[in-house]
Order: sequence, then C-alpha cells, then structure tokens
Amino acid sequence: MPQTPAFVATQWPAVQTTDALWVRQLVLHHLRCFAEARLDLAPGINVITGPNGAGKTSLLEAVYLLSHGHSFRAGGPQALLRRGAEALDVFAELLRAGSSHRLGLGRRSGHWEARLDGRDVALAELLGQCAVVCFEPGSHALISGPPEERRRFMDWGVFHVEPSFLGHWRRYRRALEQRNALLRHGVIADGEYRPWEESMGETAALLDQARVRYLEALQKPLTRLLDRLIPELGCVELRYRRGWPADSELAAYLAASRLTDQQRGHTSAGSHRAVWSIHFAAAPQREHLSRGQEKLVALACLLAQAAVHAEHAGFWPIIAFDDLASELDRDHQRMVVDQLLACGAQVLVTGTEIPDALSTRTTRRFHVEQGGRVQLIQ
Ligand SMILES: Nc1ncnc2c1ncn2[C@@H]1O[C@H](COP(=O)(O)OP(=O)(O)OP(=O)(O)O)[C@@H](O)[C@H]1O
Repeated sequence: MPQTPAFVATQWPAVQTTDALWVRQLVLHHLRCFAEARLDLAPGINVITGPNGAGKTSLLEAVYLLSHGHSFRAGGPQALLRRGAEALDVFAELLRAGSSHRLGLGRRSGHWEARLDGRDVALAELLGQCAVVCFEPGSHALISGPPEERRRFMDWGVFHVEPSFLGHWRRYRRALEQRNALLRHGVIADGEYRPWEESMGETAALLDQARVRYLEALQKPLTRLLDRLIPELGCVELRYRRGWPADSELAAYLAASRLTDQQRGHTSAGSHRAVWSIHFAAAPQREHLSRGQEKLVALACLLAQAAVHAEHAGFWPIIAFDDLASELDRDHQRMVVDQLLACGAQVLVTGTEIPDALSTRTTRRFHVEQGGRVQLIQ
C-alpha cells in the first residue's frame, strides 16, 4: 500500500504572513487566442477548466507575465501576440495588504510598456509589484534543463527579495557587452578593457553575495518540502559555482583571459556563467532521478522559492498550477493545495476537468470554450 503523503505543520515551510497578495481582476486583449477576456478572480482556489487548446494556459501566462516579463513557454514575446494583432495588453487589479493596485503591461512595436496605478513605469518596477510562481508541464526543466533555467529561477528569486540586485545586474551586463564588443573588434589595448573588467569585477562580487544569500535561504524550506514530497532521496544540498575560478579575482582573471576570449569571440567567465545545482545523498547524479521525481523536485524548488518570498515580503506569491491533475497524483495535489490555502496564498489551477482532489476546495470556477470565451461557473 503506498503511504499517503501528509504535511505536518512543523515540516511545511509554514511562513507566517500578515498580508495577502491576490489578483482580483484580470483583463487581456489580443493575447494568444483571446481577442478579449475578463476574469473576476477570488482569493483561495480558482480553477479554470476547458477542452484542449481552449486557452487555459494562456490565462496563467497572462498573470505570470506581470511578475516575470516573459512567458514560461518557449517562443518569445512575439508568440504571445494574437495572430494578426499589432499589440497585446494585460491589465490586473492586484490586492496587496488590503490596498488595490492597477497593473498594466502592453506589448507594441516590439517593446514592453508598463503602467502602475495610472503612471508609466519601468518594466522592473511593475514586475516588483507582483509575484507569481508557476508549476507547469515544463517545470522539470528546472532540474533537467540547461543551467540558464536554474540561473533564471535564482535571479528572479533574488530580485524579488533584494530589488537592488537588478541595478547590479544591469551594470554587469553593460560592462560585459562592452567587453564582448572589444573582443569582437580584435582590440588589444589594455586601457580599453580595464574599466569594463573592473566594473564586471565589482558588480560580480555583489551579485555573487546576493545569490549565495538567496540559496542559503532556499535550503531550509526546500529541505522540509523534499522531506515530505520525496523522502527517499535523502539529504539535499544546493551547490553554487560563481562562474570563474574560486581562487581568483574576476577582473584579474578576465585580464589574463583576453587572448583566449578573443579566439572564442565572447567572455567565457563571470557572473553570467554562474550555476547552481541540487544534489541528493541517495541519487548522486541527476540521471538517477525519474521524470516523476524531477517534477516533484522542481515543485519543491518553486514552493521553497515562494516560502522565501513570503518570509521577506510578508505575503505568499500567487501560485499557479497548469494542468495540475496530469502533473501530480491526487494525494500530492490535495496536500500541496491545502497547505497553500492554510498559508493564505491565492492559487490558480487549470485542467480539462476540475481535479477531484479540489472539488470541495474550489472557491471560484471558470470555463474556457474553444475560441476563447470565458464563463464564470461558480
Ligand atoms: N499567437 C497566437 N495567436 C492566436 N492563437 C494562438 C496563438 N498562440 C497560441 N494560439 C492558440 O491558442 C489556443 C490556446 O492555447 P493554450 O495552450 O492556452 O490552451 P490550453 O487550454 O491550455 O490547452 P491544453 O489543454 O491543450 O494545454 C490554442 O488553440 C493555440 O493554437
């Protein structure tokens, strides 16, 4: 008989929060199959059902866009634009700590435009308002995919708990781009490289410290979640490699690598190459994990990220599950959703049908029909 997994309060990262974050209204124009859609969401569990290809995932994508500035699906921003349309818009009314904020994100002429409470704002300001964590069929790539996936996950988490991270990252990127341009043009003068390499060295140290702090914060809730979700994997350890040799200072290392980097045509070391990985006592290599275990590990990482966010921000992110019933067995669905409800998180779930495990827990239910018409069912 398989054991029924069950969380106990001491093991779930039950971060106490005083505030809630939730989307009350979501409006989209010209996103994927939708000409226009409007949903009045509720706190608690919102389930969106509908046949395959009706547009359920696209609704989650719209919410996710407001906190990430990109989709969780491949294809780039152009794929989000409804075929034949020139612009798309997502509007949301966000409730945070009892006050209401109006968020707007539009894409026109190849650029994002962000609005917050009626003002034009930088995209980063908008993204800092809303936090969404999404578990979807591609989430296992967080474990089995390329290092960029894990770096993106880490950096989004760091940005939401330490907003100054973004400024350091931008300074770093600018210096990196300048150095790459010098490499491509075959420049050899030391004085041309030095200011950019020094700038990369300074900012890399700040990025590095913030990332290490973040992974340390992630370790505790992740351990608790994995203990409950897949105890058979044993102790978990997160390892971080910063992107250049441990015994050297980045600016000096870059100066010594100019010739080889020139042959490669790009900068081969630095914070843009930082990686983290996850290791289990009972599965020393990633290849030892089954696809189902990869999914559960990815879920644990995402929920641990949500817990770290809750600890810093005082509210849980909005948690979205795309096609929940096909991703998790019933017991896992129930226990995860129950714990999220107990934490006060707004949960958005999609499925071709309402998952059995949620039938008595659902606060509001929507149905999307082929052609993108959204109906409120309950
Ligand atoms: N840029 C676009 N313009 C118009 N239609 C699009 C665009 N991109 C995707 N679509 C269509 O939008 C529809 C919605 O896709 P979506 O993946 O959101 O549906 P879904 O309900 O989640 O499906 P499934 O249950 O199969 O996962 C699909 O029919 C797809 O072909």
